[in-house]
Order: sequence, then C-alpha cells, then structure tokens
Amino acid sequence: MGANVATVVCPLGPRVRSFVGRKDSTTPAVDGLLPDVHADADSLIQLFKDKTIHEHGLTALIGAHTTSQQLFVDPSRARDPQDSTPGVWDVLFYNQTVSDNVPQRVFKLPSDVALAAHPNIAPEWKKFITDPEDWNEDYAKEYVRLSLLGVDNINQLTECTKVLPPAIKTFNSPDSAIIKAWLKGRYDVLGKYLENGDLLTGIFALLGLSLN
Ligand code: HEM
Ligand SMILES: [Ca+2]
Repeated sequence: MGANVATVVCPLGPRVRSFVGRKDSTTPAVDGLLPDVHADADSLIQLFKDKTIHEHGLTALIGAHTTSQQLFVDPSRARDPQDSTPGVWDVLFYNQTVSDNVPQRVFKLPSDVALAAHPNIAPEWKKFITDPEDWNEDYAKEYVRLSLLGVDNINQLTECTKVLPPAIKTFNSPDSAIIKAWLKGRYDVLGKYLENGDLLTGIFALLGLSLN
C-alpha cells in the first residue's frame, strides 16, 4: 500500500490497484535474492518468468527506474539517477537508457542496458518511449501481479484502491534549471534533497548557492 501511495503521488504516476491484509513475516528476507545488476538479460528474464512475469511485464516494471537514484552500484556516484527526472514518473528512462546522448550524471544500470537490447524486450521498450499512457497502464497491471507474489492469504485481502490520493496528470518542474545544472555534474549536495523530494529552489537559496 505504501509503495502504491508513493507511486501515485509521484507526478505522472499511475493508480495501482491496492490490496491490504497480507500477513507479513517478522523474519527478514535472506540476503542476495535481489536481481543482479550485472546479470545478463536472458537470466534476468528467466528469473522473472519463474515468478509468472514475462518479457512484456518485466519491460513495464523496470520502468520504475524512472524514479531511482543508485547508491551502491557505484558508491562514488551515490544518488546519480537513472534518468534526468528521478522525481517524475515519465518515460524518459526508456529513452535515455538506449540513448548515447545523456547528461553526465545519468547513470545507466548495466542490467537496464542489457534488457533494453534483448530482442524479446527491445520492441516493447521502444514503444514505451513514445506512449506514456500505455506504459502506466501496463505497469499498473503488472505491479498487481508483482505485489501479490508469495501472498498466501490472497482471498482474505481487502481492496483499498479508492483511498489512494488522486493521480497528478500534469507537471512542470519549478526546479528544472537547478536540476539541469546538477545533471551536468555540479552541486553534488543536491542529490540527497532530490531523493527526499524537497523543493530544490528553496534548498538552493538556504545553502547560499546560485546558478551561474
Ligand atoms: C532486472 C531486475 C532489476 C534489477 C537488476 C534492478 C536493479 C536495481 C539497482 C541496482 C538499483 C539501485 C540500488 C542502489 O544502488 O541503491 C535499483 C533501484 C530501484 N529499483 Fe530496481 N532492479 C530491477 C527491477 C526492479 C523492479 C521490477 C522494480 C519495481 C517495480 C524496481 C524498482 C526500483 C526502485 C524503486 C529503486 C530505487 C530504490 C531506492 O531508491 O531505495 N526495480 N534497482
Ligand atoms: Ca523520470
């Protein structure tokens, strides 16, 4: 539910059908189960297929990296984003992952690059670049599947989609000039504020910085 609220309050993010009542475990998951960022596309595809998520669904889900800012793949570039707009749920991630011309700070995950080039993924990937509505719809459908994997008490869940906040369907960033400068590699300190969703124009002034 928390993830679905976060998705819909992200500008341009979809409303995802949300079910509550899953029995959570008090035992933490064992380490090492997350997909490997250096794995080849075939093994990543198989990993998701084994969990009923096929190429089309994986292509849609991986678009969540439109909002991510890596920390651990290259710690020397902590908080570098996977597209130029980590605060916005747009299709720029699909475009920039396959583009040779991206701002310095955009950090392409090797797994995303590998998946985008896979013959069973590439056509879908290209379609999402030009069709944000199609992507949002496919993402929302596939996320329901992802979110219910391994849930034993599936028939005891309650649908709570209607309590989600409304979707934000248009967005103009008041911070775009500052973000543009940050993407060129300047103002390292701003990465963490961007990650927090802070208004950078205000932070910028508070830190005594100026655009020049
Ligand atoms: C092939 C499968 C995937 C791989 C290899 C992968 C890899 C990664 C990596 C390496 C990071 C950055 C971690 C760090 O250094 O901080 C990341 C972040 C993230 N990924 Fe994925 N990912 C995959 C699939 C997904 C899927 C299916 C979703 C959601 C539907 C997703 C959502 C996210 C989000 C939201 C973040 C940001 C997390 C944060 O900032 O705390 N990823 N992913
Ligand atoms: Ca984005």
